[in-house]
Amino acid sequence: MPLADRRPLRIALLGCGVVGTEVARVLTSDAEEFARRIGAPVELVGIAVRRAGRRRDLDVPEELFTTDAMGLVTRGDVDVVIEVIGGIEPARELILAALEHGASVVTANKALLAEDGETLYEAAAKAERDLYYEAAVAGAIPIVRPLRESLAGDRVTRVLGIVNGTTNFILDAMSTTGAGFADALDEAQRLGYAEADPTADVEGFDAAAKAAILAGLAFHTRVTISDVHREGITEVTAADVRSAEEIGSVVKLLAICELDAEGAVSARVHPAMIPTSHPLASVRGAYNAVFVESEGAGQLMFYGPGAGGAPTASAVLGDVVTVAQHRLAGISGVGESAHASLEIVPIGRARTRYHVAIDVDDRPGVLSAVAQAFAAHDVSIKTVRQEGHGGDAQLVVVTHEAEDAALSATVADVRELDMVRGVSSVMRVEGVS
Ligand SMILES: NC(=O)c1ccc[n+]([C@@H]2O[C@H](COP(=O)([O-])OP(=O)(O)OC[C@H]3O[C@@H](n4cnc5c(N)ncnc54)[C@H](O)[C@@H]3O)[C@@H](O)[C@H]2O)c1
Ligand SMILES: N[C@@H](CCO)C(=O)O
Ligand code: NA
Repeated sequence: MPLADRRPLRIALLGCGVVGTEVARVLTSDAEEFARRIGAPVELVGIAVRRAGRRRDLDVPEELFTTDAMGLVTRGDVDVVIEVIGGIEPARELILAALEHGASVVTANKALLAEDGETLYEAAAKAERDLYYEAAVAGAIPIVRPLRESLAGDRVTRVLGIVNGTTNFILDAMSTTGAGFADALDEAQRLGYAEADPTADVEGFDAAAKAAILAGLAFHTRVTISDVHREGITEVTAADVRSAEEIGSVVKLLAICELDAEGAVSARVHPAMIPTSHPLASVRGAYNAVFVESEGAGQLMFYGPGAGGAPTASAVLGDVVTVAQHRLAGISGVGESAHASLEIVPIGRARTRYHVAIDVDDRPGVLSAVAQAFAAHDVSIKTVRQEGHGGDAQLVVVTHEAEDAALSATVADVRELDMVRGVSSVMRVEGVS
C-alpha cells in the first residue's frame, strides 16, 4: 500500500515551550521524512498549551492549539502523546490518562520519572503501550536507550557524569571568564537550558532526578530522587574554583551512581574537583558527558549537547519514531527492569577523596593537631600544604579514599580545635585513580 494511503499515526503534543516548539516545528516541517522512517504518515492532531492566543514562532494551523490537555489525550484516537510540560502535575495525570486511552507516551520529564516512575511504568505495562524518555537524561545524548537496550546483556558497575547543562554552563563561565554566578545563570536561562524554576538546576534537583533514572536503569533497581544524595552549586565559591586550579583540577557538578563493594547502590550528586586531565574536565558550556563502566564493555563515554530546544527535541523525536513503529507493528518495547531490587545505601557509606581548606592560627602544633583529627577517624592524608601566613593562614588537606561519614566526623572535630578558626571549604575529589 502506498505510504499516503496508510492510516496516519496521530500525535498529540502537550506543552509548547522551549522543547515543545522545536518538536512541533520538526514534526510538521519534516512530516514526509517521518512518514518514510515510520512507515505511515504522521499527523499532529493537537498541541496543548497553557495560554491560548499567544504569538508563537511556529508555522502550524491555529486550530491545533488547545488549552484542554485532558480532552486531547482522552479523545480516543491518539497513537502517541508527547509530554513536554514538565513538573509532577498535571503531567502525571495526563500521561496516565493517555496510556489508559491507548496512546504510547514519549516524555522528557525527569522530575516525574524520578519521583514516581513506578506508577508510569505500571500503567504502560497494563496498557501494553510504550513509555520512552530519552530526552529526560542528558538531552540529545543517547544514554537511556544504551542502558535500557544496548547494555541489557552486560553488568554495569558505575555511571559517572555531567548531566545538567545549566550548572555546567555556570561553573564553566565562573572558571574560564570569571563571570559571576547570577550573570551566568541569566545567560543559561536566556539560552533555554534552565528548568522553568532554575532552582531545580542550581540546587542539584535536576541532576539528582537524572541520577535516579540512570541508577535505576544501570542496576535494575527502583531508585527515586529521595534515594539520591544531593548538593547543588550555590555554595561553590570563587575560592573553591581557585583551590581546584591549585591542585590542577576544575569544579564540576557530578552525578555518580555506583555499586559498592557489597553490591549495594550508591547515588549522589554534588560538586567535585576533577583533574584537568580527566575527560569530564573538558566538558564545556551546556554540554553533558556520561561515563559508563561495565564488566563486559569496560569504559564507555557518551558526550553531546545536554540541554536546549533543538537537541532535546532530537531525543524526543527519536523516541517518537520508535514508538510509532511499535504501534504499527502492534508491539511494545522495553518496560521497567527492576528485578534486582538492590539495597540503596546512604551517603555516609560512599567512599571518595576530599579537599578540605582549614583556616588556622599560624602557630607551631597546628599541623599535628589537624593531622591527628584526620587519623582519629581513619582518614588518611595524601597531601597537606599551607597557604598564606599569620591571620590568613590556611591548611589545605587532600585525603586518600575514605568513607563519607568518617570525613564528616573529621571535619566536625577539626572545627572544634583551638587553633582552627573555621573550615572554609570541603569538596570531594573525583576521577583520580
Ligand atoms: N529545556 C531543556 O533543555 C530540556 C532538556 C531536557 C529535558 N527538558 C524537559 O522538557 C520538559 C519541558 O521543558 P521546557 O524547557 O520546554 O519547559 P518550558 O517551561 O519552556 O515549556 C513547558 C511549557 O508547558 C506549558 N504548560 C504548563 N502547564 C501546561 C498545561 N497544563 N497544559 C499545557 N501546557 C502547559 C508552559 O506554558 C510552557 O510553555 C521538562 O520536563 C524539562 O525538564 C528540557
Ligand atoms: N535544565 C536542564 C535541561 C536538560 O535536562 C539542564 O540544564 O541540563
Ligand atoms: Na538523552
